[in-house]
Amino acid sequence: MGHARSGNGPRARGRDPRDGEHTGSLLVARGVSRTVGGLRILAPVSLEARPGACVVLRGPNGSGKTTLLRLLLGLDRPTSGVVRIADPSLTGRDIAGVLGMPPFFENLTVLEHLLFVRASWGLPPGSVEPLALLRAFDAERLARHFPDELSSGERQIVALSLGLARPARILVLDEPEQRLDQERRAALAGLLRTRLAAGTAVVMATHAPDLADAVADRVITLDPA
Ligand SMILES: Nc1ncnc2c1ncn2[C@@H]1O[C@H](COP(=O)(O)OP(=O)(O)OP(=O)(O)O)[C@@H](O)[C@H]1O
Repeated sequence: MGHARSGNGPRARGRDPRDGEHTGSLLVARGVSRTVGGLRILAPVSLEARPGACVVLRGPNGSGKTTLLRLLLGLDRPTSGVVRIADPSLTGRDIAGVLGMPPFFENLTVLEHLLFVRASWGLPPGSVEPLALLRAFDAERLARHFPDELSSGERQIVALSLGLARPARILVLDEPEQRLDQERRAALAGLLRTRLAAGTAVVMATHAPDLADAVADRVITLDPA
């Protein structure tokens, strides 16, 4: 029977997940599991998303990391256990997820995608420099390109930039390192550390030890269910 192992990451602040109910948790998952068609695809696991803290999910292919992230985002329902908002001021719009590729508009450039996100979130002009995220990935030149002109790694940079361009109190990321080279993974770690320092909670599934080591406060290792 599978289970989840939990450990503190390099930036551990040493709190138990059960003590967070009254210490400012934003989102709490308690004993959540998922069974589909009689097959258990996620063994029970608990975690909390706290402001300024990063929970990293590790585990082999098929151990249920994406399944758990989908439960946190409310895209699926747990078979057992509960996901609940622990901070009453939190709404669905405060949670941003980057799970796979977003749907791109084929007739909009990358810059127009970034401006579209900014406009759709009602951010006043100048509050977010639309090219800053691309620049952080050393990819500013992508701004004028259309999505179908990009390599798979460049598309991943744009997907992450779009996800990070909007305000969020919780960021949920599924293997954001996919197709990124070592330099871009380091850039991503830097961007996430900035968001963490600003108080955003991060929950991230990853297979990249360098990324996990750079940002994890807590590491939960999922075993196949
Ligand atoms: N809708 C579904 N119906 C049936 N099985 C599913 C469904 N979604 C996921 N699974 C199965 O659940 C298991 C966990 O999948 P999940 O995508 O959560 O794993 P993961 O840990 O994210 O894997 P990876 O590291 O490969 O991305 C896998 O065996 C997968 O085939």
